[in-house]
Amino acid sequence: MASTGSPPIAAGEAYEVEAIRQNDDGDGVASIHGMTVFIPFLLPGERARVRIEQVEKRFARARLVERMSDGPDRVEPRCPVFTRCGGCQVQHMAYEAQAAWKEARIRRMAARLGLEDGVVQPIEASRAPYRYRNQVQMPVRWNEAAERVEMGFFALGSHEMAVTETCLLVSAEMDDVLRRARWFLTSLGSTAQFVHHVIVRQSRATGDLAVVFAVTDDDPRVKRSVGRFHAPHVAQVSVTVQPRAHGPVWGDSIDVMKGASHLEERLCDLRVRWSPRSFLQVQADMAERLYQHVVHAAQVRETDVVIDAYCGVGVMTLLLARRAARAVGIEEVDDAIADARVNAKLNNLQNAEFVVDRVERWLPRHVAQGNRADVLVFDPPRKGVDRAAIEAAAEANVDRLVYVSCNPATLERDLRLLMARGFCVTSIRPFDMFPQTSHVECVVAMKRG
Ligand SMILES: C[S@@+](CC[C@H](N)C(=O)[O-])C[C@H]1O[C@@H](n2cnc3c(N)ncnc32)[C@H](O)[C@@H]1O
Repeated sequence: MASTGSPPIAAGEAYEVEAIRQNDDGDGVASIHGMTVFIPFLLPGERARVRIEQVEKRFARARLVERMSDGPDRVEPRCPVFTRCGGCQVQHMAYEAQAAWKEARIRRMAARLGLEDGVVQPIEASRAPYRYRNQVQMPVRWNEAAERVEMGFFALGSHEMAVTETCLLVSAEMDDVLRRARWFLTSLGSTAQFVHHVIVRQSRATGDLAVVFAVTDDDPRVKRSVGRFHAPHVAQVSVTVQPRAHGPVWGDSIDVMKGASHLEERLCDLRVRWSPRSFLQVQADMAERLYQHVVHAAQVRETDVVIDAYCGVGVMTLLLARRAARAVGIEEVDDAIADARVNAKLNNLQNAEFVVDRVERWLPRHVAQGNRADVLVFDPPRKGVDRAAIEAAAEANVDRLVYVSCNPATLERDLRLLMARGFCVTSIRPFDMFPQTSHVECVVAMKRG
């Protein structure tokens, strides 16, 4: 590398490279004049002509101009907007190779934490590499010149839309509804300019579909117009008003224009009510396998008190309550807690309680008051567990802790903190909840001492 400290390469330059490995986002990694260069959509062992696009102090990014060879794991991507849509990162990789790559990532994480290799169990691969999602959120825009509605997905970190009629990660029925929604909105003419997202969900158990239109305007005429949408198996149509087209999709309220306000799902023998703003795992089959593993990892005894932090609609809370003396689910979204309370009734479980609160506020208070908890489950969003909740877990007399994570980066940070506070990791099992993407879910079992 140049001794002046200036980078050895510059934006705009062209090079011929070979990818030597893959980073955690799925990009190929090559070395040019000693500098690490990330090249999206290039696999290890593949040679390509690339153009440098961005140079940072310690790495650079390049665009693939022409691939000159195919690596052993390369397959033809199935989606026409793959590489332009921000949803999938690794459709160009054979599914088995995707799963192995994700498992290897978790093994590297475990090694950095000083854990023995045997702690990481083989990844649970998905039975459905495509068409596995039960929910999708599609941005919508009105093309004034062409007088029609366009739908698609934004490229990663941008508001540039890759226009498409299809998403191969959702069921064929959901795909059909997305297409019909576009025709329908186009038929509304300029009223469609008020619609910025279409959200479609589907219950695996009943096949019913629910559609929500996110609109910028609270005008009842707009709501009535979009509320007239109908399509096969669509049991519900709702409208949410969110004035900002970019940013959060959901408004403060939801107006149900047709059908009920929720879908009914079935997971691990439980009847599960699922309202539009409540979180539900995106893949029902994988969610069931994950939940069964959590129950196994928690080793619940019938005298135990269990806390399920970040509980969503309470599926895990109820599964754990079945084996425990008591289970308490904590969740910040009130619709999800309303669903969780109904779910406890639907499944005749009287020893499950649900609280609407932020985990980082509720847990420290609960522990400070001297309340008992034998098992603690953390299933936080991508940003991981708040530091106050980690400290509370350390202070609590919790014996077993199960951490469910959808982001290995924050998982590693939080495991390091928990291990420094007296918890030891007994097993880590990766689950491929999100095939074709770089995301991976993990269940970590921990014990005190
Ligand atoms: C990954 S989901 C897990 C949900 C549930 N355990 C499941 O398996 O369906 C995370 C949940 O945490 C909730 N959440 C996010 N931040 C929170 C916080 N600070 N306190 C409480 N709940 C939170 C979200 O609304 C979401 O329902």
